[in-house]
Amino acid sequence: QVIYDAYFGKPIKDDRNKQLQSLNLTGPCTIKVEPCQKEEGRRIDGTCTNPKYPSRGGSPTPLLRMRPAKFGLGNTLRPAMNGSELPSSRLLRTKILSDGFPEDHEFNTLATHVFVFSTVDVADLTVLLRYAVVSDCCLGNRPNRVNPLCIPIPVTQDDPYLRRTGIRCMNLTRFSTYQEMGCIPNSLPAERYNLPTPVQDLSIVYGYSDLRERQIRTYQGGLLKSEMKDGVERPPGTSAICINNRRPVENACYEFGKQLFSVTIKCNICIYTCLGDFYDGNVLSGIYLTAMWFYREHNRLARKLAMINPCWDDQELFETARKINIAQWQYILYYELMSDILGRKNAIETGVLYETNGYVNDFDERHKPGVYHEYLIGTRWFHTFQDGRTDLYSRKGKYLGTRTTVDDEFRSGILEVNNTEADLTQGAFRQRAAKFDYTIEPDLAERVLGELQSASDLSAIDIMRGRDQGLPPYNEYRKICGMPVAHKFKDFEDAIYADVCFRSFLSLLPGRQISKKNNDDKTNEAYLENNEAGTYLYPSDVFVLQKVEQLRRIYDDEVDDMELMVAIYSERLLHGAWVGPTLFCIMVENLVNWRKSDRFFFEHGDTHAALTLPQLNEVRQASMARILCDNGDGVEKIQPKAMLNVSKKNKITPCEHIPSIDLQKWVDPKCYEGKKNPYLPEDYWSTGYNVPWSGQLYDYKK
Ligand code: HEM
Repeated sequence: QVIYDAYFGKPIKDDRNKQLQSLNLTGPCTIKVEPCQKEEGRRIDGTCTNPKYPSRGGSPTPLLRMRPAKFGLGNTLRPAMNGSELPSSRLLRTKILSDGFPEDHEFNTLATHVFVFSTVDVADLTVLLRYAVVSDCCLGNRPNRVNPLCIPIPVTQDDPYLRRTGIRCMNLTRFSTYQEMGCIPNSLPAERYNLPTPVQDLSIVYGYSDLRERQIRTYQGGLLKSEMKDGVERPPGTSAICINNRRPVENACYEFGKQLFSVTIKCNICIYTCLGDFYDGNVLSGIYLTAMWFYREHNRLARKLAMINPCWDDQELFETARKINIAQWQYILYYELMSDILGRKNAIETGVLYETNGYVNDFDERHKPGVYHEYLIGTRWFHTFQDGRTDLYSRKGKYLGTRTTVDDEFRSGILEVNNTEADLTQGAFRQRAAKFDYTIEPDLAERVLGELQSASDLSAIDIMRGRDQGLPPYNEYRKICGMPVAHKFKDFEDAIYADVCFRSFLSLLPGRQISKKNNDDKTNEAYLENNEAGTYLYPSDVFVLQKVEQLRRIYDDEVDDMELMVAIYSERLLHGAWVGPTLFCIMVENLVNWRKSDRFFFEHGDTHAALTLPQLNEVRQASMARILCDNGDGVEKIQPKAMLNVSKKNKITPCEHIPSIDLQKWVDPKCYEGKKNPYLPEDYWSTGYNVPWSGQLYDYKK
């Protein structure tokens, strides 16, 4: 076993080890790594994801950066170029995004559930517990400038929504850092301390430590612990984190994989870290539904594999079920969700996706496993895509009612009451998502922490987080993303709407069609496709009137003060994609890195743990529709493209017609020596099913 320094990613030297030991910091600041083996599969704790950087991919791994960090003195938030504080993020938010409810014509709520689940797989939201419940960052309704952990958001007197309330400050605290844990000095740039494994490996389901693995496994038949109630399987409901459960009616709170973080750390500065990270699966309804489906899917796979391969022991069943589950999760994330969000053609051109029925051997040991700071900030853009309401539907598609999303935070106890899980599941694929646009749902914009805070604005927080994580100005990202560096605000107009008055005005004129000639962007195309010309005024259009000019005024004409997140919330959508050019560039960088840095990525064929080619092509049959058919409470029918709205081309179909993975490709001949195997196809031995990769198959390289 080698002890690695968690921050530096190098084996730890004796003197450093002694120093950490004397301060009782070995737990939070180091990662113990068993030597990486050629023959092994993906470890629960994420180590050896890339043997060149054995500790990277473990917990905790520092986030990656596309550009060096920029902080103020002593790691305070970056000041404006003139030395003052950057403008209020609430003021910025209210100038670039308006509150509103437009619905998306393409995606439904399930897409938002799956997306947010993918986020929580790689990032913990422990930071929430620091300010969401109690905080002193707005003492006396004024920003607390004394406590260095506080980064409150000032609210101006003329705030369009809060002016009547008297609220002039919103609570917010900084992320916890390696510095705060005592691992590195403050002379290094502040680095966020992030607990989950930073690759897409379903750590919400399986956890990311051996300790948690031991807690959640039954060690029989490869199964995870579960309980059956009214014929529905769920993880044990004994977690304590569901502070919003309305007891005694709503009692369950699920023991998903994320571990109880129990190392000894400096509890005087952070109770929340001592409490642990076991709650992530219970944070939001989208997360706890999706976690439930993939948790059940593990057990479904393990049971089927046990039937197919009766000689397999618990370990083999567990590992194989986990491998298939993660493989299909990665497939769904890349080939179903990201393909639609980035545009399939765009994603293929940039190496995110491949069109092949062979392996894609693009593992490159030079790539460090990790998630980019810019990705975790930038993909907050999808908060515009999130509806503030979650609808309940019956199995027959009858609308039954609506729940308020923010009031269901930390409240997975709702699932077992009044058939709510089944009704929310139906709602997930029947309810439209909110539109990708410049509006944000009022609940997310004004009260994202529900009853826990009197006012909280998610997009304003998103902008603050860019500062908290030390992101440099937007201009630096324009440069690396192939856009010209701006010298004056007007130069931003190549990516951000300058003045949309013309467009809105035209749409008001009865019978007028907006000219196709002038519509070079997706939003306008969507207008033409989805709205009858002349009947619909898109609320944000009026609002974003002269957006660049608004920004110029707020930033005092200083182009290098303009922030990445503000730009991402303002940029025009890229052709064929649902993100602007800068976020596209960031997402591509991150998604490509995830596949290149992870030797176990499902499409790689050059490791011992790789899927066989027939198995890989089975995984390519996976879909969210199938996951819901197999694991959704009461799902018997669904549209094949489950994350897209029901339409003529995407009709609700009985589950029997939704393709599924044929597990016969996992039949193990050793269970059938000398016996007839009911699962083996007739041509099993002649066609070479189940033959591991020999290095001779199609090796797809760009
Ligand atoms: C499309 C769905 C969503 C996506 C893709 C998404 C994405 C993200 C991302 C990337 C983060 C940053 C995570 C981190 O750095 O640790 C985040 C944070 C957060 N999100 Fe979302 N989110 C979604 C839906 C929601 C919903 C429905 C809510 C609440 C009702 C919500 C509330 C929050 C909160 C409170 C934070 C943390 C704020 C902070 O930094 O203090 N998100 N989200």
